[in-house]
Amino acid sequence: MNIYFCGSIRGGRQDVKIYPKIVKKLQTFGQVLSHDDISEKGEDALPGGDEAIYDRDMEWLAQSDVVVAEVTQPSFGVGYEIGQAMAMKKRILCLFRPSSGKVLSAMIQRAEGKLGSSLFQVRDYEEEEVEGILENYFGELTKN
Ligand SMILES: O=c1[nH]c(=O)n([C@H]2C[C@H](O)[C@@H](COP(=O)(O)O)O2)cc1CO
Repeated sequence: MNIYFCGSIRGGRQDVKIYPKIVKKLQTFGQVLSHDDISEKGEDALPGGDEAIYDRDMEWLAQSDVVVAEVTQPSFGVGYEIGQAMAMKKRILCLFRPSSGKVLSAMIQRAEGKLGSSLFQVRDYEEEEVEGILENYFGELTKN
C-alpha cells in the first residue's frame, strides 16, 4: 500500500516534531511517499526548486492508495493536496489536535459529511493517541 503523508512546511513548522512520529507509524502499514526533509526550512535546497517539489508530490499523490494529512497547522500546500486527492478519489484521513486551540477549516471538517466516511475522515486526537488511531484506521481499511 502506498501512503502519501501531508504536513505543513511553509505554512508553519510548529508541529514538526509530531510528523516523524506519524510517518514512522505509517511505515508499518505500507510505503510512505513524503518529503523527508523535516527541517524548519523545508526543502528550499532541493535541486529544481518549487517545480520539482510540485511535480514529485503530484506524482506521489497519484500513486498513493491512502492520503494521511496532519491538518492542525494550517497550510496552503496541505489544503491543496487534500483537494487534489479528493478529485482523484483517494481515501483521505485528516488528523487534527483540538488542544492546539485552533479551529479546523469548515472545508476540511465538512468534507466527511459530503464524501462519506469511506473516502474521507477527520479524526481529532492528542499526540499520545495517534498510533492507536492509525492502527484502527488501517485495520478497518484492510478489512474492507
Ligand atoms: O518544500 C516543500 N516540500 C513539499 O513536499 N511540500 C508539499 C508537501 C506538504 O504536505 C505540503 C506543505 O505545504 P506548505 O509548504 O504550503 O505548508 O506541500 C511543500 C514544500 C514547501 O512549500
